[in-house]
Amino acid sequence: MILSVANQKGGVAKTTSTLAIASRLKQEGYKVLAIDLDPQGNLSESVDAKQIEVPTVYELLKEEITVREAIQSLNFFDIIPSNIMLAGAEQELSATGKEYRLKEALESISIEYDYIIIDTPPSLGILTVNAFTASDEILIPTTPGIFAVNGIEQLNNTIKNVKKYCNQNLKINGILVTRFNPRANINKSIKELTENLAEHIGAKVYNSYIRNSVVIEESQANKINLFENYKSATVTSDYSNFINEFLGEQL
Ligand SMILES: Nc1ncnc2c1ncn2[C@@H]1O[C@H](COP(=O)(O)OP(=O)(O)OP(=O)(O)O)[C@@H](O)[C@H]1O
Repeated sequence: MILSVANQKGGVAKTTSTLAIASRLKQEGYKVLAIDLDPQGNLSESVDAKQIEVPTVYELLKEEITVREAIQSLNFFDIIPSNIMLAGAEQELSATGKEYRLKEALESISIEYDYIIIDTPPSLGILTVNAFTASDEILIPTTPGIFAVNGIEQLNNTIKNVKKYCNQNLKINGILVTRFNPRANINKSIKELTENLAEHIGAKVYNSYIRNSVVIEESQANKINLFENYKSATVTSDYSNFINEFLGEQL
């Protein structure tokens, strides 16, 4: 399965969720490739991938290298890294067929992986469109309270356009509530609001949600795998529960 983790809102835990999902699926014995499609390169940094003077997703989208040249096999999982050069891709990718670059690049290797997980930037430009065109499904992480009507409609319009012109089989996998503070007493209404908005786009909200935890920043800064070194943290069990629910949906 090729899964995009997407939401044009910044800071909703797209990268954190991509990292956790890819790490956990690898630990469960699946063959996993992660793709960092965000010019900020946070996913690449969190797993200590090489980003300077190596082939990255930027050169791949420009068709200057083969996909195998871009893949780094790390302890965490295999990854195609990005760096800040990717910020130029929005302008540089202008030729016809620019939406299909990632899909075409992945064709020769997708059979070798059980899961390809794509971390997308906080925008709905050509990078996100490349991710959606290449994907089977989209997971939408959201933080409580910011899942506003116009945001979800913009995202849904992009999904609809990609379905119409580039990838008719694209599906929304679900919505994952992240950075949740269980102590806030507005939570019930947030869950209801999220579910109402999800209905708008025909998507479901996962029962599992991810709580706030200092362990997240700490593990990312130190490039440490949550599932190996923070096994007893609440946020690690939150992501484990989510993965169980995610895998259960596919049976
Ligand atoms: N469950 C959590 N608890 C505490 N902090 C978190 C949690 N999830 C994410 N964060 C922190 O929130 C910040 C934003 O997370 P992240 O980078 O994953 O979001 P993003 O949606 O990928 O952001 P961007 O839109 O900038 O790409 C990071 O500093 C991250 O460490």
